[in-house]
Amino acid sequence: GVVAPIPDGCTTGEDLVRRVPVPLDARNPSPVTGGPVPQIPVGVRLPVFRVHKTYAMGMLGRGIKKERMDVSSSSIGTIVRRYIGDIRRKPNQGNGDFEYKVQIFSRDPLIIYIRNFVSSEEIDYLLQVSEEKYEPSKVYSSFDGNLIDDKMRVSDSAWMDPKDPVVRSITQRAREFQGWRNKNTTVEPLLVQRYQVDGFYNYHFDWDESRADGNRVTTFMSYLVGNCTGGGTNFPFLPQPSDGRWCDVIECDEEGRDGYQGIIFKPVVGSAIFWENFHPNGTGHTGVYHAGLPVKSGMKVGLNIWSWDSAWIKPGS
Ligand SMILES: O=C(O)CCC(=O)C(=O)O
Ligand SMILES: [Fe+2]
Repeated sequence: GVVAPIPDGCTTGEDLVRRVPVPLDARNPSPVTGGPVPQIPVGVRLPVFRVHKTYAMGMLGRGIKKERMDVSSSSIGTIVRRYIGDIRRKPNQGNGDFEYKVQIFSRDPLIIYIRNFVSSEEIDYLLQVSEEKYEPSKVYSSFDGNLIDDKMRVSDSAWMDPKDPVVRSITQRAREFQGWRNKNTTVEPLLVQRYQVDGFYNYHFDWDESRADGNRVTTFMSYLVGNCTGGGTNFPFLPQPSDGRWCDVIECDEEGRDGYQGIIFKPVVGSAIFWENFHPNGTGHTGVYHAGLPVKSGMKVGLNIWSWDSAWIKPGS
């Protein structure tokens, strides 16, 4: 993504006094610079999120919840394996027959709305393996390498193991969905992102403007947990669709839109929004500028499925 400059006065205080609602302001976003960066009062540090234990328990499902509470780590392994086994026996895993439903949301940029892209069994499983892996999210910077930038993004990230059978199955589904594109395009390791109250991801593109070759060409933004207020995915430059039937998955009323412009996709569990990051001629599409809006209450967990084309070349270079 596009990395916002870090303002002077970046906070270093050790103790968090209180959570600060971050004023993510979409009212005047700019597609060129990465948009206005919310200012966080000097001297206040955003929280480091802690794993919610009760939440972790729930993830294993009713059947094994009790076992998990008093078992040694070796038997946890058994439970997890058994759980994977259960998932793999489900008939719709690991092939193109998975029954998702697609609708074109926008032709230019190409945005496709996919319902039921991730099954509830897969969601339970991904959430459970993520619990062990979360760390504060980083924003990629071509200058400094990875860094934690709480003006840009506050969430916890968990990278999924590409060898995991459930992860492979979803990855394969994403490849097939895209018609396999070309032999230079690969699906990146899947990333689970957890946003708690005041978590957000500021306005950005998913591609890296500074690169001359190789780039992130497509994105699936899918939702694993969406029991939150706020937390929608906002595309400030997209026009409202004319048909009101979209209002089940986008914010249509004033309260839900909360003053933001453009489209706000609600975090509908199991759904994915797919989009192309570039025009066919290789230039970045400014229409897909987007943000994960601040979660106001509850929690949102997203699953990012990005595809990387190593043959992409910056036009004119
Ligand atoms: O969480 C969201 O709604 C957006 C996340 C996002 O844009 C990203 O991870 O690149
Ligand atoms: Fe993004």
